[in-house]
Amino acid sequence: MEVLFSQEAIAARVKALGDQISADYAAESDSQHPIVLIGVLKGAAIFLADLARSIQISNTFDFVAVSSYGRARVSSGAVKLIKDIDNPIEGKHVILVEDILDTGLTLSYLRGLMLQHKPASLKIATCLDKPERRLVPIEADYVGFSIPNQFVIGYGMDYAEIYRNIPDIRLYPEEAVGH
Ligand SMILES: O=P(O)(O)OC[C@H]1O[C@H](OP(=O)(O)OP(=O)(O)O)[C@H](O)[C@@H]1O
Ligand code: HPA
Ligand SMILES: [Mg+2]
Repeated sequence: MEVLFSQEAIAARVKALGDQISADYAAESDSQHPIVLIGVLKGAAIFLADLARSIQISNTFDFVAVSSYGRARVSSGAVKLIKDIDNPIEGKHVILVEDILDTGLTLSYLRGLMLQHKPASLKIATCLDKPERRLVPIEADYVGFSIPNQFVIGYGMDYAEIYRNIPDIRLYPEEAVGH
């Protein structure tokens, strides 16, 4: 499978995002007021692990889980919350962390849900953005890479739950779909 972004390219981009986030929130955070990263399981787990360590200011992390894609490559459009946050986020500076922003259905659902908790602020960080595929209007505040409408795997992203552990981001060949 063709490598789209190497491990090294991803690491450099994650470092840049961490630097940017650290600068943006420097005035807002200290050990008493850490920023909160909320990862969307399972895809975002690996990006979140790297991003949290590239952020030089105090941060905590939590996870939510939703279901929408299942084993299909195309979103069913219905997003359902399977696991909520463990700790309250009211009054906190929150960043939702995703591996990929595609149709936008997952993040627009989660953004609405998180806003109900009244965070001090809510932003979105995504490793990949596929703007061509958007079905609902939503943009990320921090984007690793913008990509065309191609299915990708690796760095947390799966095809039928496989390939999440591949350290770089690769194109999943169209002809392999269904195998
Ligand atoms: O913008 P969207 O069209 O909603 O697509 C993006 C979402 O789809 C994928 O997750 P998926 O639901 O497949 O679960 P996973 O994270 O466990 O792989 C991906 O990790 C994002 O969470
Ligand atoms: O390109 C993708 N790869 C893996 N999971 C995804 N979920 C939305 N788009 C993708
Ligand atoms: Mg996901």
